[in-house]
Amino acid sequence: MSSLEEPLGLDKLPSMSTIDRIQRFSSGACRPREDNMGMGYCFIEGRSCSTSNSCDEDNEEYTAETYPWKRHTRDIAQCRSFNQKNMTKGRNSMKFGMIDDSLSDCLSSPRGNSKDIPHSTHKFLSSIPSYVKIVEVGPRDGLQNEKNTVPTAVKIELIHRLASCGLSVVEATSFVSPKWVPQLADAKDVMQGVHGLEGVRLPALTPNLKGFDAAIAAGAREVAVFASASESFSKSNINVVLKRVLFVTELLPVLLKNYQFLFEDMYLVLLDAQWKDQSLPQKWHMLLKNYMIWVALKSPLATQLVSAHQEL
Ligand SMILES: CC(C)(COP(=O)([O-])OP(=O)([O-])OC[C@H]1O[C@@H](n2cnc3c(N)ncnc32)[C@H](O)[C@@H]1OP(=O)([O-])[O-])[C@@H](O)C(=O)NCCC(=O)NCCSC(=O)C[C@@](C)(O)CC(=O)[O-]
Repeated sequence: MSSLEEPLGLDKLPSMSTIDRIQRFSSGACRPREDNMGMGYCFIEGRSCSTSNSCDEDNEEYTAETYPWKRHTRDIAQCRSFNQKNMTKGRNSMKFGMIDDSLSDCLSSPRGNSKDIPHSTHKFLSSIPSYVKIVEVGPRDGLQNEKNTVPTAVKIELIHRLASCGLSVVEATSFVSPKWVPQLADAKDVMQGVHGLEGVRLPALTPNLKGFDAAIAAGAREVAVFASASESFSKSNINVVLKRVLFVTELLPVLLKNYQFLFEDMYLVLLDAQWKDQSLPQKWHMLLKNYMIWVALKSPLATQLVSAHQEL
């Protein structure tokens, strides 16, 4: 999260050349190419980057410490299942490596397993999930932390640009008290401004029923609800003691009865010692268990909701 020193304007959004540069150095560059739409990953060669978006072009020395996993891609390449394509931009060379179907063959074949791929690499690659859901929360979680309130038009433009990057879920805003989070006081306008944006899910965060109602009224088709298992965080965040943190139990009947609304995402905010809760794991389990029992007893959508939670 960053803190802007001055208000953002439309002119402050990244230009196409900036975006191009970011694409070259960020994980966005890892999107599968059209000619290879399988699960893929990439690496950037010939540069040392301290972060994904910050590369020192004058210091292009690759070190294994910077990208320890790069060696794995090389090992896989030996198995001839790894397509590499060079893209030369100036003096920097970017290589895209895509794991295609033949990699699975390689991994599952005795040859690939025992000879060409070291055991640790094989184990690592086998444990990679086949599906990763990315929820971009910048317009909500990012902007709520900005010192200066970002203009509504800029937020709307930001969401459009994030969607046009190919992100499929962008948390657009949250319907919270403007006294607590003045940066997102324009939630209704933002929601209406992105209404009709195709091909992207735009959940709105809702801390309570009032927020939920406002989100639906503003056209939200998906909400994100969250609960904390930590007493101190719950109190600081939504001013609710843990006993009442199952506000979702208030929310569910309304969701199910009035809106027939399925929500898939739920944030269970787990916090570490900084919030001074020693017995957090136990509380967390109780919270989840109670919630799931409640769901199982009351909800006709129990199966879907429980399975959504199991993915957490
Ligand atoms: C939850 C409340 C509203 C309770 O705030 P409260 O002051 O305890 O609520 P209240 O019921 O006493 O109401 C006080 C005033 O707020 C109004 N109010 C009440 N509810 C709403 C609402 N939904 N929208 C708009 N207004 C609302 C209500 O109408 C009333 O207005 P007044 O009568 O004084 O004029 C407050 O604590 C709040 O807004 N907190 C902000 C919570 C928040 O946004 N936290 C950040 C998100 S969580 C997070 O970032 C972590 C997460 C999820 O991202 C996970 C991660 O990143 O790891």
